[in-house]
Amino acid sequence: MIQINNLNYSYGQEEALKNINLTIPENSSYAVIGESGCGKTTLLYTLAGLLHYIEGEIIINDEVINGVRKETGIILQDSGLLPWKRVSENISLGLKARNIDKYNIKDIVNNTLRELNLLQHKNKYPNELSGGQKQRVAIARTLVMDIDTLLLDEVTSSLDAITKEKIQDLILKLYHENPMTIILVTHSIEEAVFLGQKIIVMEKGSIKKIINNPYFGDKDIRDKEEYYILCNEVRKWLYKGDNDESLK
Ligand SMILES: Nc1ncnc2c1ncn2[C@@H]1O[C@H](COP(=O)(O)OP(=O)(O)OP(=O)(O)O)[C@@H](O)[C@H]1O
Repeated sequence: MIQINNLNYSYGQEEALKNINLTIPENSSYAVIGESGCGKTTLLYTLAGLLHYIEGEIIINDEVINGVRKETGIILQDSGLLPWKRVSENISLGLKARNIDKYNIKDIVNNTLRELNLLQHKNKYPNELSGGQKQRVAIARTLVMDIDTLLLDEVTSSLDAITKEKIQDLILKLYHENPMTIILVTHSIEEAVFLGQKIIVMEKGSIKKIINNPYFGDKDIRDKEEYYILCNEVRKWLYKGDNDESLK
């Protein structure tokens, strides 16, 4: 479980997060959406333990966060792969740093490559891969680390529409197969509704609304009308002000 208590964060004079309070149950998937500059990435980075001097408290599975936690994985928009390492080496890097036996590493890496349909690319360098393949490698690299919490920051935003949906499908499949808590920052309403059990709408550093998504987990939801109704609900909260009577 993730517990965020009275969280504030400022970059100098710039208040990026204002009194965030949130409880995220274990093995749930939350999407965070909101206009540019509203504090989504800052929230994700505080959860990752990447920002210091936070005000308030973040507790993940009974551990107060004051630095990077090894059971938390983070994937960013640009995949962050090391260009001079082959796919398999990029994936095994973190395992080596944990002094895991090299035969075990080979097995873990090969199994994960197979699971993510990447075996045929294992000897390639990142610049020989498409954007979607790079993100699959980034996901593989994080998954092998035996994490319980996965933070995703706009991981599909640079991909074309078809690849975007394939990566979203993959994330949902992995979530079903490997229970973990997912927090996903996105600019895409459709992605938030596909991958978020709850959709957190942020505005100016605060949580404006939490929308429940009863359809979460249905891989065919994009074909259904309810999906578009929920997308419109999220859209309304994104674009309309708190004072709008229609939203109360
Ligand atoms: N390193 C920094 N130094 C100073 N101010 C920053 C820094 N990073 C972010 N900010 C400011 O903090 C606020 C929140 O930024 P943040 O990146 O968290 O927003 P965001 O919602 O993720 O935006 P986007 O959707 O554009 O990525 C913004 O006003 C931004 O200008």
